[in-house]
Amino acid sequence: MASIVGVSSLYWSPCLELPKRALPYLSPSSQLPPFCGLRASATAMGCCCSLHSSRPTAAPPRLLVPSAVASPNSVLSEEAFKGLGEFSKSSLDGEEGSEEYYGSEEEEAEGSVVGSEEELAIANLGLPEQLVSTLEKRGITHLFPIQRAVLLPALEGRDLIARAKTGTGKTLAFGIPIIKRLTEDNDGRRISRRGRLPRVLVLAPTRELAKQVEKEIKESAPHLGTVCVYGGVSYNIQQNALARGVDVVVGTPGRIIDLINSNSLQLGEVKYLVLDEADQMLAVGFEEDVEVILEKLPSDRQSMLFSATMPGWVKKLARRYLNDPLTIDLVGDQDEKLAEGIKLYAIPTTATSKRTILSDLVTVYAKGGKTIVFTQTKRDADEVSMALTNSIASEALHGDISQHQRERTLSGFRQGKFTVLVATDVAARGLDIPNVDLIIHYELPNDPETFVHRSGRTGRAGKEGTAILMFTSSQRRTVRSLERDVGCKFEFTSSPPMQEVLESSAEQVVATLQGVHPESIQHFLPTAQRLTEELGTNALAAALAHLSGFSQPPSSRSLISHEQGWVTLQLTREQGYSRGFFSPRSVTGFLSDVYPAAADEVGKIYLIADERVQGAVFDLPEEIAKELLNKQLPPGNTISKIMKLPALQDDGSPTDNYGRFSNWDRGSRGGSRERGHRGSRNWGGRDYDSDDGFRRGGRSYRTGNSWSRSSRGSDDNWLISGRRSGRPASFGSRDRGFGGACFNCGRTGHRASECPNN
Ligand SMILES: Nc1ncnc2c1ncn2[C@@H]1O[C@H](COP(=O)(O)OP(=O)(O)OP(=O)(O)O)[C@@H](O)[C@H]1O
Repeated sequence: MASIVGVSSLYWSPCLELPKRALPYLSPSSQLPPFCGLRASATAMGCCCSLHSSRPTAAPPRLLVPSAVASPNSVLSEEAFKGLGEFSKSSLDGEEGSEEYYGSEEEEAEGSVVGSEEELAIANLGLPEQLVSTLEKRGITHLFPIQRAVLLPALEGRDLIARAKTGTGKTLAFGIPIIKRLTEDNDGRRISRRGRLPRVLVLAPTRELAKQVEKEIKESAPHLGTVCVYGGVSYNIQQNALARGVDVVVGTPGRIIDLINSNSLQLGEVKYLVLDEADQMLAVGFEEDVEVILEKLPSDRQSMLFSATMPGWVKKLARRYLNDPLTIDLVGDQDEKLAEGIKLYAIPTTATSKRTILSDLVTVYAKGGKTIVFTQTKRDADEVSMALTNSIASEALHGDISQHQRERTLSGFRQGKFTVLVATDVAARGLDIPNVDLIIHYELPNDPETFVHRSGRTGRAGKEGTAILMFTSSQRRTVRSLERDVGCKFEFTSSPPMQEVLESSAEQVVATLQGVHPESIQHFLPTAQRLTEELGTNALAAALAHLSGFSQPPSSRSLISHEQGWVTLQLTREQGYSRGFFSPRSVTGFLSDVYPAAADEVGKIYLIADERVQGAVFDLPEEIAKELLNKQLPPGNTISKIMKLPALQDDGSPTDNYGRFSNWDRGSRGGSRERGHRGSRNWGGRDYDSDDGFRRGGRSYRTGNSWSRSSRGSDDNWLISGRRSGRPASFGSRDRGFGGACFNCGRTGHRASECPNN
């Protein structure tokens, strides 16, 4: 352990690690488990907080404050932490009823419990001036909840296990206390002694994350020497940087081991260890390397472990390598695990329609801002990016792309040189790209945790964002499971109608036009005036259409399959005119009577979900649909072209595909909380991307599980009835439980061949 601690006159309770005022934004929780340090739900940034200490509660509670606190230069502002003593004392004295008291609801409403702006102000915390000033320059003036929760115990020298939602500032949560301690050890001076050995080691699972963490520390503390080491690039630069002397080393485990083995990196003076995204180390196969490194560290050190989940290996690490760690959990088991401010949509698609819909989604939901599209495979990332590039500037990011190119791609995306990044899950973890407006899950993630991390690339640092999940009909239940596991709610909607796409495109063009330099405009003014005289507003409309990429009129598109050249029609029948049971079969029968060509060509047919309405929607080729709309219909029947799908009867597969999460710790459902062993995740065949390219060379590792795989190619479950491609209605679901409607009687659960009415 790091040498903590002078003991101040204040009190510390192991059961109450931080007082109510030391935890800004936190409100009381009625259910405090025994020995739980603290459990409260946050009223800002959507946090739930619990702190657990494994220390026994018998010892008289005392507040441990680092010795640094006692010195006038480094003291944490008494003002900022003024609640510490009051709270602990009152708890101990039994005031307000019990130790678990955190203030009444009235107090909370008045804001007296949640901490004031002033208390959170970084300038008031007695942090080194350089640090306050560099943070301020970066717009960081107040602590976020995880930073506030970690600060004090970290300064006390406690080993920590911490968990907070994505984008809530975990890097500075460990960065601020470490920078404070290093700066004070240097007496605030820049030390540039050649050959000095690192005092801080931060381990990150991917190169991108390592670089990002190092950048954040470097920008916050330019007076400290920081070096980032990772694979895929030459050793020389990293070795030279280490030889010059360094305070903080951030890196991926593989390269760190190589540097240790070549004697370029010596860990004998490491006082602070940070394991960032510890569970991801396991997921990318770094567990052995991490343990090798930890064995080489001095035992007299402070360790902080950040992890979204606690699989067995991480627990084992904590037991073996952390000293009496304090757990700070700002997520909790029950709460929504996504940061607030992320609006979630779920949009039904089919394998064939995905790409068409994708660019519409980007146009309508990102409105010209930054989007990250997540695919499962490297090949999909390449292909989707390529297909998008016709209409929207986009680039792919995955493990097969060279490190230099990946860096160029990320930097181009950060700078807004292109607006859509199509990535495999390597980009999901930890990457902090400012102002990403939209996340699209082009394919369902492998597990809820990946969903949280992918989605968490937007809505960062308290901002708003949107995440869209594209799913096929057979994945509907998995989407519901995802809602349960993540504690979130999707708004189920259909892909945007063409009119909305056109309007959004036009708006984006208008925004671009506003950026045109006035001098350039002057050059075009005479032509514009002439055109306006000749064509009126049509001239401007033509320019907007062209710039929006719609020089040709948009071709019609099915609302069901999204295929071009198809339209979706709705048939409704008044109750009194019913010819018996209304089913997909009766729709084809009806079409045969009215216009046989329509019955021959009809695509997918869905019954409308509203029980008060006898109706169905179906797809037809555009020309046939035009003809049909001109036909005389029997009384009581109406056919119209629709722009938006009504709610449709769910024909989803009756099998619950929750097994797809079988490797995922499903806590609330009582399953094992540990991931399955590696062998169970081994797929052959497809180029599912893991962080392989992000790790030390050699090992090949594939992610994925039966969840995504079993759902692949099952889009035919959409099909209730149809003759396109000459297939019977049940074609796609032959090997699974039949979820569609019987072609004969219209009831669900059996095929026409098994129909009892036959
Ligand atoms: N106190 C603060 N005030 C304003 N911005 C902050 C503050 N702390 C951190 N940030 C910014 O918030 C963003 C997210 O921080 P960070 O990347 O550390 O989040 P994270 O919790 O590690 O996210 P993830 O779980 O996705 O890795 C960064 O751009 C960071 O500079």
